[in-house]
Amino acid sequence: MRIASIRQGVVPISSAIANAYIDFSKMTASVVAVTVEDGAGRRVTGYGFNSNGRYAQPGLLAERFIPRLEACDETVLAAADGTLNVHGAWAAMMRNEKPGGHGDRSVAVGVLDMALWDAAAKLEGKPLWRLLADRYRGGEADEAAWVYAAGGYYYPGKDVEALVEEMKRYLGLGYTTVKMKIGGAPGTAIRDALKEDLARIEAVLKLLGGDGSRLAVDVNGRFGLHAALAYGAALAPFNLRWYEEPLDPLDFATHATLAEHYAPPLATGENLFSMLDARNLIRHGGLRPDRDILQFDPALSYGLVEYLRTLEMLQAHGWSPRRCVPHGGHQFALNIAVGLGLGGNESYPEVFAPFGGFATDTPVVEGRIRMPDLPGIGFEAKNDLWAVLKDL
Ligand SMILES: O=C([O-])CC(=O)C(=O)O
Ligand SMILES: [Mg+2]
Repeated sequence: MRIASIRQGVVPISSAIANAYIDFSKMTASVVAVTVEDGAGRRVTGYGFNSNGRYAQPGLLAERFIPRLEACDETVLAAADGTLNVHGAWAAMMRNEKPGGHGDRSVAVGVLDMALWDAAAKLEGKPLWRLLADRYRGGEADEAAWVYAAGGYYYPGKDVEALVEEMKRYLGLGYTTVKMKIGGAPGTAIRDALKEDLARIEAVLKLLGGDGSRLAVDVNGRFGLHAALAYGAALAPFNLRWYEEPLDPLDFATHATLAEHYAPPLATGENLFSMLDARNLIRHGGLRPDRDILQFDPALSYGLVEYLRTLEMLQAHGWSPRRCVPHGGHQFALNIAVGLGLGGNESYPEVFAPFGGFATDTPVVEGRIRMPDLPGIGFEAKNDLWAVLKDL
């Protein structure tokens, strides 16, 4: 087993959309292709990329993580049973990295980890979801994953009518649950921003037949405690699917205070990038294992090797993997959701193409999606993404 080649590129995923915290006018993603040759001389290429929200990491990849992976030999790469040892490669990539400070480094490693898992599954001739179910769940995979349509971004000139039209399109695609951005009215007093958001929320809820369990709202970490509580008090009667990232992702004590006052589900975690950060959230964030949602995104947080540690940590703290619904809307997390029995996965029907979205001919039916039976993560079956990856 050896690494035959590693190539990397940077791809724009810029657009005019904005959430309450950032706009995406300069957003980029790293893409990598890792070609692995097994003992029999058979070559497969695994692909990886980072999901939206963090920028491409060409420097970290070129200076540290690609050279360390290239230096791995047979003793590191071949597991005892002849499969590709992704855990060993991961440990080699993280050699001489101090603990703490998880951020852009976790993105660079996540990109390579994704490519290694794609290659590992291809070498075994299995879809990744099947490999994971066989290895970690006694062969039991879910038949389909629950997915929800994330959108409702701020966009120049976009009014409430356009927001409702967007949500209507998602329902037309087979989604039953949708998510929209809130808290983004810049420079507005909380009272006025809340009034504006309530009008937006009520318009979407009307489309959903008044069923709050079909709507999630996302603040992208914009609020302090005062705004989070004011919004929480106004949102609580709607019984929304969840109230997402109301606070700074690392401010655990304030999350705990909010959770004392807001009874319906909260969701957070997309900006926590390690098992240890996730554990601090679980220990100190006041979240409730019977209702709250954890959104750690394996593509941004050191990949699946670290995500497996996070799932183990959750189990030790009494949390079911069903409470996890990863951020990022990508096929990697969808494979993990189906293979390891998570609660579902995010989906971006209209934003972050070509990295957001699933295999081209897999429809969403009543809010659920099935997996294609294709070796690896399945990028080759997603036409727009494959058009980018195949040229690497
Ligand atoms: O707008 C973003 O940064 C993406 C996001 O929060 C989400 O998908 O939940
Ligand atoms: Mg979010």
